[in-house]
Amino acid sequence: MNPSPSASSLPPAPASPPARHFALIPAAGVGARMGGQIPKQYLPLAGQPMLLHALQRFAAHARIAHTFVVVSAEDGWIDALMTPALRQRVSILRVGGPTRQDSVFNGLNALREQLADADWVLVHDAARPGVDAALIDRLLDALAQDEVGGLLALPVVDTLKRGDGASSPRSQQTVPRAGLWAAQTPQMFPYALLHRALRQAQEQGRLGEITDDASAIEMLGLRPRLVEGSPRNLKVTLAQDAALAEFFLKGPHP
Ligand SMILES: Nc1ccn([C@@H]2O[C@H](COP(=O)(O)OP(=O)(O)OP(=O)(O)O)[C@@H](O)[C@H]2O)c(=O)n1
Ligand SMILES: C[C@](O)(CO)[C@H](O)COP(=O)(O)O
Repeated sequence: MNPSPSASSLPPAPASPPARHFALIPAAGVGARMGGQIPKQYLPLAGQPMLLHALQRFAAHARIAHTFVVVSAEDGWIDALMTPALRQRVSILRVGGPTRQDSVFNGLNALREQLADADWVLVHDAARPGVDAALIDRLLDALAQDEVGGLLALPVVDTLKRGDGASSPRSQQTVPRAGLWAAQTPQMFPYALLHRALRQAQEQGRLGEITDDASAIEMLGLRPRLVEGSPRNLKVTLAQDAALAEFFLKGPHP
C-alpha cells in the first residue's frame, strides 16, 4: 500500500478564486432637495444625464467586473441611457426602495445568486458624477489587503457649528472638527459582510438610522478604513451643487 503522502508532497491547495469587484449604484431617489421636475440623477450635467457619468466611469474601469444600477420599479428614464455597449457592462435592478439604504439592501438581495461572499461591492451614489478612475483605483489599492473595507472621505476643514434649529438659526456650540471626515462614495465592503450588516440593521429596526453603508459596518463593531477622496467627488444634492459639479466635470482639475 502506498504510504500516505507527506504534506510536502501534496500539490498546493487550489488557490481560492480571486475576489471580484462589483459596483452597485443606488439611483432610485427622487431628488426632492434639488427641486427638479425629474429625479436629479437624470438632469443634464456637462452634456449628459448625471447618472451616465458614474455609469460610464465604472463600466470603463477594467478592475470592475460588472456594474449594477438600482432604480425604482416605475423608472421610465434609465432605458434611454443604456447603449448596447453600456448594456454589456451595466445591469439594471428595478428594486429601488423608500430610502437609499433600502435601495442598497434590495440591490444586494437581488445579487445573492450572482455574487460570492468574498466579492467586493463598491456602493456609489448616482448623485456623485465626479468619480473617476483615479479615485476608484485609490480606493481599490488602499483596501487591497484590508479585511473590513472602507470608503472615500474628506477630512473636515471648516469649523463646524451646531445650530439651534430655529428658522433663523443661531449657533449653539462649535463641534470640534479634529478627526472628523465627510463621507463620500464609493464605499467598498465584502458582499457577505455588507449584506449581513444591512440585514442586521433592518432586523433591529435601525436601517432608517443610517445614511451610508459604512454606518452599518460600524454597527457590527468594525472600523471601515478612511481613504482620502476629492472635492470633485461632491454629491449633487441642492440646485447650486450642479454648477460646481459641472465645473469639475469639464475639468481637468487636480
Ligand atoms: N430611495 C432612494 C433614495 C436615494 N437613492 C440614491 O441614493 C443616492 C444618494 O441619495 P440622495 O443624494 O439623498 O438622493 P435623493 O434621495 O434622490 O435626494 P433627496 O433626499 O433630496 O430626495 C442618490 O444617487 C439616490 O438616487 C436611492 O437609490 N433610493
Ligand atoms: C452616502 C453618502 O453620500 C455619504 O456622504 C450620504 O450619506 C448620502 O446621503 P443622502 O441624504 O442619501 O444623499
